[in-house]
Amino acid sequence: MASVAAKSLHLPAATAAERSSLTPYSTAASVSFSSLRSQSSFLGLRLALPLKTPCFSKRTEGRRLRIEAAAAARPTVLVAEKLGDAGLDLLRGFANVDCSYNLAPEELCAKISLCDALIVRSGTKVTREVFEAAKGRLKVVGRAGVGIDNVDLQAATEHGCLVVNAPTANTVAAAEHGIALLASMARNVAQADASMKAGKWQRNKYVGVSLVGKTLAVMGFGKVGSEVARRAKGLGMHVIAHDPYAPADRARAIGVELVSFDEAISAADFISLHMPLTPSTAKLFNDETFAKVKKGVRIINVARGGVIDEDALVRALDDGTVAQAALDVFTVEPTPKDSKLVMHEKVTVTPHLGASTVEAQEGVAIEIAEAVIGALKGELAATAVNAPMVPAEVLSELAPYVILAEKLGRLAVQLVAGGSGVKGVKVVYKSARDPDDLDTRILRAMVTKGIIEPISSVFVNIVNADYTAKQRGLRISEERIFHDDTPEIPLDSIQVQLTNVESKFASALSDAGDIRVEGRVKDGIPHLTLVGSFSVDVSLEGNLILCRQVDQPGMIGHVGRILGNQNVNINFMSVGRTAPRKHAIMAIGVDEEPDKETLKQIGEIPAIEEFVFLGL
Ligand SMILES: NC(=O)C1=CN([C@@H]2O[C@H](COP(=O)(O)OP(=O)(O)OC[C@H]3O[C@@H](n4cnc5c(N)ncnc54)[C@H](O)[C@@H]3O)[C@@H](O)[C@H]2O)C=CC1
Ligand SMILES: O=C(O)C(=O)COP(=O)(O)O
Repeated sequence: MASVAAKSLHLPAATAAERSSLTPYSTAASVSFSSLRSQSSFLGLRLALPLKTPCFSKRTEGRRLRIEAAAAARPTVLVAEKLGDAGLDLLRGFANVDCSYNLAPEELCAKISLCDALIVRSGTKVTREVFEAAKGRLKVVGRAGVGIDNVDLQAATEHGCLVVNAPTANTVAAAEHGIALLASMARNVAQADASMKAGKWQRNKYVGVSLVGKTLAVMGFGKVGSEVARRAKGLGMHVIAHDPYAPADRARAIGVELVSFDEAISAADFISLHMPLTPSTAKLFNDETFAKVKKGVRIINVARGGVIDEDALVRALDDGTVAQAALDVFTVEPTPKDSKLVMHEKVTVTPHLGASTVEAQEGVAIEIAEAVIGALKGELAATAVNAPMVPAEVLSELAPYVILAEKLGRLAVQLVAGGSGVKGVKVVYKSARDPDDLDTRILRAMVTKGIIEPISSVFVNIVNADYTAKQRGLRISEERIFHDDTPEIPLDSIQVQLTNVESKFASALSDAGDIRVEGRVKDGIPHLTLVGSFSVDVSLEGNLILCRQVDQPGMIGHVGRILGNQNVNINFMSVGRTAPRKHAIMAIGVDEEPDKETLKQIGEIPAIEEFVFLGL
């Protein structure tokens, strides 16, 4: 038997109480399962915010305090570009809303550390500097529209900031604008209008081209592209499309043939652009591309200016390769005063008006307000751009497993002996579900959160979990084990293994030498069911004391008495043993954190070989 002197007392690096005084985030340990979806655990939000003190007279002091208390519990949302009233009303019902339009980059950076959410359209660059200036307070950026190329997504992810957009409400507006540009370009509407207003009557100069029977190539067959295609078919055009990722059956349903990039641009009389601006689409239309188009092609762009090399387009217009262009979007917006493209006589321009209809702006405002409010409440948004999109029903089913996953990570890492450094993590899910039926990204993120947070000052959430793990050189692998006993529940168990580490609680090591903890959800409550190779059963609430002892009568009473004397309430106790009267592991769930003297007394019980206190 190990002597008392050989036993060491292990406390977590920082207690839960210490940690919560250090962190501006709530930890999932303080989040009850039943309230999980309305809690801020996924994004680690803190909704109690500082408030400027307004001036009130003494008589209104009580009211002022009540108003302050209510306002202080509300998050602050900075709306940096014009947003529809319906969206603003929704936001005001939930948050303090600061509408400050046309902020210079420095002004935005100065304000942002006072804001929990930022809402922008395409006119605001949300750069890395903005996320850095936010000092951890900014939890969500809402893009009131589709394109998120003005938001530095990498920086957002690194800072654990969720980015949501409003992907559907302006689709029709953008498609209608594309058709408006197509038709007005073909009939020189803008040029003829300007000419008449200059006092001229030039009927011969503005002879147009017909649309019927012409081939339109839709580049990017997503939401806007397919609506443009539908409308162009109604105008009697022959529509083809290029989109490497679009399903062929969707194209077939609209009567559109999907073709290769080169086929599309060489066959088209009109080319309409509808792909996002990404590193692979930037300047996709360049000198080389224009060399392959049908001479005299007409180009419409309501997607993003950066998809076209604008200098190359000017050259193609000058030499007649491109007959006309109609552009709503530009590489630099607002466009420089001397832009050759804007001033070109063969070019029709609008100042990024694709989404600017009354209807679309109301729709977008509501869509983004709902997404931002949901995110501030800690729900996973369906339109998250930099985090897994988990449908609400899946989320509610996974909720207790989310807590279990974090607690297992938190437990496992506290069992590591100082200095051994965690590198390899394996998460094993036992489930009766098909792999396609069980999205484990959120569980993996929560295991990561549980492992990293107790040993660092980094705050991990669903947005930055994978990134943070990678940064810290943590290799997380996942394994699925099919277990057909319980098809009605998503998971039978989750096991977390830390490979190639030493443990300060040797009994937590499996036969393979890994720290191993496993848990299950029972009646909605996460339970610890395995430590190393010992089966236990203790609900993962409060804190945990694990002891290995020589199995003998009276041990439970002995430990219980020491804790009871110090007024530490035991909420759960379980003993797992290898064989009667050999070794046993006692897992004791305690509501309070015992002081060091109490833990020392437990350690001094002769039959106890090793023990560890773990904060959950
Ligand atoms: N001018 C304006 O005011 C507006 C502009 N937009 C822009 O329109 C574009 C499309 O928006 P949505 O249709 O809502 O997006 P979406 O995501 O539904 O569709 C984009 C499509 O482009 C495809 N794509 C990606 N890379 C491609 C490539 N290399 N070649 C061909 N296709 C490619 C994707 O597979 C996807 O089907 C975006 O850039 C968006 O920002 C959207 C709304 C308003
Ligand atoms: O939704 C988009 O992608 C748009 O380009 C619309 O931009 P806006 O919101 O009008 O600045």
